[in-house]
Amino acid sequence: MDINRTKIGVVGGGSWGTALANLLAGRGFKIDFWVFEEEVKTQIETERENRVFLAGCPLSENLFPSNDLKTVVADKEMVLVVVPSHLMRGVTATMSPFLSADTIVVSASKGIENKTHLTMSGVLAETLPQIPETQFAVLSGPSFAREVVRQVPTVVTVASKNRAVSTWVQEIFATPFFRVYTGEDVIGLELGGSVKNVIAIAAGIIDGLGLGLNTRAALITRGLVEMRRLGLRLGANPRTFTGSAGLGDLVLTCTGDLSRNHTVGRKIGEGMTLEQILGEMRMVAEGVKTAKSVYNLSRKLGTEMPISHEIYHILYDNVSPKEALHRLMTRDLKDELDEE
Ligand SMILES: NC(=O)C1=CN([C@@H]2O[C@H](COP(=O)(O)OP(=O)(O)OC[C@H]3O[C@@H](n4cnc5c(N)ncnc54)[C@H](O)[C@@H]3O)[C@@H](O)[C@H]2O)C=CC1
Ligand SMILES: O=C(CO)COP(=O)(O)O
Repeated sequence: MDINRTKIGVVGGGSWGTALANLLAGRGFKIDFWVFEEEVKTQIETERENRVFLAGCPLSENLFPSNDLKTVVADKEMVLVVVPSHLMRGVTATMSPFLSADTIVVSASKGIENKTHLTMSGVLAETLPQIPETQFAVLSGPSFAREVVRQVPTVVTVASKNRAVSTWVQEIFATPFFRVYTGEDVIGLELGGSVKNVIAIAAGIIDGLGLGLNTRAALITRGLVEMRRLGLRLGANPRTFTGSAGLGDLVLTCTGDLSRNHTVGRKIGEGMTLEQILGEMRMVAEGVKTAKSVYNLSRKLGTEMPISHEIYHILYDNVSPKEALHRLMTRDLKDELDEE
């Protein structure tokens, strides 16, 4: 791979898109970078900072921000998309006519679409029909944007149905501080990264209620069971859920204050309403929307996901966190390994 010649576009100038674009730019790639807001484009051009979504982090000179999708995605070997999951369909449908059929498309977004219950690779398959699914890859794992920009040692996984694609993408991203594993389980990786956001809201609620470390450990343990159950039902490899995009990301966001999902949960536990919390946020907490998808999808499939269901009821049915917790703790007693 020739760093001077490999043409890469990054679509999405939120905190994660900016951190990943900056990582690649720091490796020497010249990155065409689509950002939605004009103010973000101007800030990056003139101040080398994205003050809206990643304030205080100096950015590489190799980042070329633009508000024009065509410029960013046309004639590229790789396009990385990192937009919030509910915007994925609209943004990728808009860029579709400009994308050539041999481009490798990587998604680093986490979430399950509300209407279709598709993960992001499923949305890409619908909006980019000219691109074979074997050219899609997904990147996921425990990785707060702010820590990646600080070059804190981080491990993630890139999965593609085509081993040659995941290996190529691995080489594109890997640095001594950003270690990338490959995998083939695209759906497992995406479900891990999506369900963990719902469980992270629950972890925040536990902290907001002032509960203890026993409760958090219980949540991580049983949250992992739910994630794995849904994954098994949808054809994922169960081993994926003890990997970086499963247990790894679950632990990170259930314990890390930097998590937006955790923060939303904490504020709910402290008594704020969802409307108040979202009204104050310009960033996305994917678990809020994913909770709806997980609730409806798991009911349709008949998959037991009691914690995720209670989070849905807290967010959308005005159930109090204390009542939800009581219901969880007083469910029918059962065998621990009685899972599938
Ligand atoms: N921030 C992080 O540390 C990590 C985030 N992710 C995932 O990356 C994805 C993107 O999230 P972030 O980069 O954190 O975003 P963010 O929450 O920092 O920013 C929101 C993004 O939405 C964009 N946006 C708002 N309205 C828009 C519109 N109408 N059309 C197009 N774009 C619009 C903004 O430009 C901005 O890029 C999410 O799925 C998230 O779960 C994954 C790993 C780490
Ligand atoms: O997915 C993330 C880290 O891996 C970021 O989590 P939050 O979206 O909750 O901040």
